[in-house]
Amino acid sequence: MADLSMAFLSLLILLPLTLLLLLYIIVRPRPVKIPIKNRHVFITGGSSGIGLALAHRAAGEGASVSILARNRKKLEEAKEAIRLSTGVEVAIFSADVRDFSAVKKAVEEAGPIDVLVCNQGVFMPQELESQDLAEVKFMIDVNLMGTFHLIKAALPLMKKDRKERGPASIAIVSSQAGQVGVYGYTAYSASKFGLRGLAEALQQEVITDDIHVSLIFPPDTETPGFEEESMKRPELTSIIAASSGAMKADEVAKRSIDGIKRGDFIVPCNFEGILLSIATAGLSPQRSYLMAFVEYRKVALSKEIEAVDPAS
Ligand SMILES: NC(=O)C1=CN([C@@H]2O[C@H](COP(=O)(O)OP(=O)(O)OC[C@H]3O[C@@H](n4cnc5c(N)ncnc54)[C@H](OP(=O)(O)O)[C@@H]3O)[C@@H](O)[C@H]2O)C=CC1
Ligand SMILES: CCCCCCCCCCCCCCCC(=O)[C@@H](N)CO
Repeated sequence: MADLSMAFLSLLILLPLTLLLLLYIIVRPRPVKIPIKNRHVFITGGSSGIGLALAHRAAGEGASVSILARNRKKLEEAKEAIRLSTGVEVAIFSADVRDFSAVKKAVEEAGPIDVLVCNQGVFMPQELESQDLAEVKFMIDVNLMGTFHLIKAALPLMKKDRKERGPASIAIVSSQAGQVGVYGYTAYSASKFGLRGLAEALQQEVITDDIHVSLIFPPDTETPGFEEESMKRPELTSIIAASSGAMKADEVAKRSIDGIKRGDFIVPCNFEGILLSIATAGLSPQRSYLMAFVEYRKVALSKEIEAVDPAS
């Protein structure tokens, strides 16, 4: 009888301890893996909101920064603002991410990239039934296809001389609406969920090149784009989104850059984002299958090497 209650007691203590330990293993801080200082950070949508905050922060940390967006005037203004606050001269590129040749030209002109941040995005919340298909396509084209264009254009140059240049990052700005589907965001959520599939598969492809993919999941964030959006957002969309609160663009930028530097695959920006990551199995499973995949690639690579040079 006493034995039984002892066993029960120790279970009562051990179980929470084990859970805490597990939680710690998942969320513990890891050492910096991908430095930003003195490296080339290329940020799309860098003329406004989250992208602009990212550019400020990266410049402030001593990176050499390039920003890309469509509107040249807004780019010039961003360049001037960053120069005033950090003294850093950012390079600006006017291009539409929907135009692959324009993206390729900008990326080649900018020179080899160490950290590519695909942040450009458009959002037009509306119930699918009343939303124009042209708007659906617009969101998919800018948010999803635009990111494909960027990565396709930048990857060859990013891989080049990677060993000498150190680890690189491809960061993709999704949204908490890319972790859970949200009322009023059928098209937008679809575009952001698409980025996750792209990111998970891409990470497996580029891991042996020491390129680390990060997926960033901000909640509502105070930006010019968001201000415009909130005026026409369905009420239910706003109510659901409000359950995760709203952040300042600079806070989101800080979380993002910290996540990028740690080489984290999943980068939540607030507490709700961490909960969502766990609820949608977005933290540990990726890591474990990724590890398996890395081992597989190592074996495959070593076999290739043996095939060429059996002595090694
Ligand atoms: N604000 C929020 O509540 C949240 C935002 N996000 C995501 O964060 C990212 C940034 O959002 P936010 O800062 O609010 O947006 P803003 O509307 O404030 O800024 C968007 C930026 O993207 C650029 N951009 C838009 N379309 C294109 C295009 N076709 N080609 C090139 N550049 C383009 C814009 O410049 P220009 O118009 O001159 O091209 C601008 O620099 C987006 O991906 C968004 O989905 C995620 C969660 C929450
Ligand atoms: C189990 C844990 C539950 C935690 C509660 C979280 C509830 C879901 C909140 C979804 C918020 C979606 C914000 C989209 C922001 C965005 O992308 C637009 N502003 C466009 O820019």
